[in-house]
Amino acid sequence: MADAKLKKAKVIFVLGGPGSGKGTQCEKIVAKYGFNHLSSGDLLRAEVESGSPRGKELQAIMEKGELVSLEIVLALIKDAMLKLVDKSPYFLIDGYPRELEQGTRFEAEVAGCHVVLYFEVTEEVMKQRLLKRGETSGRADDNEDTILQRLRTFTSKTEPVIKHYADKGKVIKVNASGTIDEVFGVVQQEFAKREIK
Ligand SMILES: Nc1nc2c(ncn2[C@@H]2O[C@H](COP(=O)(O)OP(=O)(O)O)[C@@H](O)[C@H]2O)c(=O)[nH]1
Ligand SMILES: Nc1ncnc2c1ncn2[C@@H]1O[C@H](COP(=O)(O)OP(=O)(O)O)[C@@H](O)[C@H]1O
Ligand SMILES: [Mg+2]
Repeated sequence: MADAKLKKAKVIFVLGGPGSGKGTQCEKIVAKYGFNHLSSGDLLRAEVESGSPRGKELQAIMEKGELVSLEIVLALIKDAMLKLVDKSPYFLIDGYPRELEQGTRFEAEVAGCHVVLYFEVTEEVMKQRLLKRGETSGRADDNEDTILQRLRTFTSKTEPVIKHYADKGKVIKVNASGTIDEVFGVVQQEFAKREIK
């Protein structure tokens, strides 16, 4: 169940397709605002790196560009949040929720959604950025076939999440096709409007 310590958490779900700029923009937000940043993908890759049997299962799913089990990713995020809650009440939860049930379970068991920060950019731009990132990232999922599957997964599973929160008036939609600094400029304007600081 929800942990009392997380009740005061102000959770910003950071969503967008693969290569939309979630990780890059979260780094800039952390540097300026000091918020906590948890990337579901990074937490999962750390589990893979650990060499655990569970890590091997996760790797196989991630290499196919599919979603790993809700229970695993929710537990990883909740545990990580508990370790950071005294640093800042704001949490950038990057790459989660990726399907509707993840959102409802998080809000029932961890904390409510303060706002969704959604980076919108065309599939072509996402694909080009990821192919370029793949040249240096060493990620098993930054290859053309897996990128295409991740894009399909985003469209089928995650876009409904964005609509769910947009229907509640909770989505900050940012056009993420400009330069990194242009996008971050818009993020700062949107945060100021909502007194997120
Ligand atoms: N031109 C441009 N490139 C970006 C921007 N944000 C991220 N990138 C690049 O696109 C790739 C994917 O960015 P990343 O933050 O990892 O996206 P994520 O997959 O959504 O976490 C990286 O190689 C970044 O350098 C942006 O706003 N403009
Ligand atoms: N919330 C989640 N639910 C299920 N699987 C996830 C989740 N977050 C990440 N993953 C898995 O990890 C992979 C990489 O995620 P991530 O690092 O967030 O990608 P990117 O930053 O490129 O959008 C996803 O393709 C998926 O396989
Ligand atoms: Mg990322």
